Amino acid sequence: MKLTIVRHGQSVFNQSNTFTGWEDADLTEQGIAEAIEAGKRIQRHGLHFDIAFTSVLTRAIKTLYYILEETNQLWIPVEKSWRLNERHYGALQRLNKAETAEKYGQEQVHQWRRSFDVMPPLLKDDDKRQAKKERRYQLLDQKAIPSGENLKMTLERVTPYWMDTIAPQIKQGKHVIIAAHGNSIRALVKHLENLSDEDIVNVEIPTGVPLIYELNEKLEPTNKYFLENEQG
Ligand SMILES: O=C1c2ccccc2C(=O)c2c1cc(NS(=O)(=O)c1ccccc1O)c(O)c2O
Repeated sequence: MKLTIVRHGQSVFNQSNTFTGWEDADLTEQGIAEAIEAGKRIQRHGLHFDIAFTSVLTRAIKTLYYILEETNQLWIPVEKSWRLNERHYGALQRLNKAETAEKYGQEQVHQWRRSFDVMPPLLKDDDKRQAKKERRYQLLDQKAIPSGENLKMTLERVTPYWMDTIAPQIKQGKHVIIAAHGNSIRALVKHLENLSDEDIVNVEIPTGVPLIYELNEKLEPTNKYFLENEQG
């Protein structure tokens, strides 16, 4: 059984090296082009899907829809969940590289950068960046809405979604595509490949390149490859 995973293309915040997290940045023209190219590669590879999963953030949703349009599959069911959202970067959201270093110092940035369980500074309840205020998350248990996450917390809220919602669909024989974010995909890769906390911090997921896993009946990977650009 093949599983397709795609990290969304470049967003307007990526372009300015700004922490995005749960901020709802749109794709840039380049990000759209990456999504369309991913769709073309999937089409050339002859992959088809029965169901799609994505986050509730525009950049991942649009990446998925550009791929579904390119592969004439806009008709398939799509499930969106906050659990596939990017890691929540707390009060770092909307800060760029220079502002972060200036505000918190290079030493602190360096410590955060490769840590698994160190928290970023949290958003205060009255901060305008607080997700709790958005209609998008209104129906959720407000305690589940983070004001910042370490990588461990992101993994812990993505993995149950895989176990309870995505894996059963694959076991029923459905071909699945997941369009998500760097850290939510890391959670899936860590679980699928049974990687350690140390290993996963160093795994980088390229944007816009379809990652294909071939899974056995126990959903263990028997093969893994990226749909790179075919020459010619
Ligand atoms: O500061 C962080 C950081 C802080 C808190 C939690 C996680 C991270 C984190 O994961 C991270 C960071 C910086 C950089 N590189 S950077 O210092 O060049 C940088 C800083 C600010 C914005 C974007 C940048 O590219 C990274 O590549 C990261 O993966």
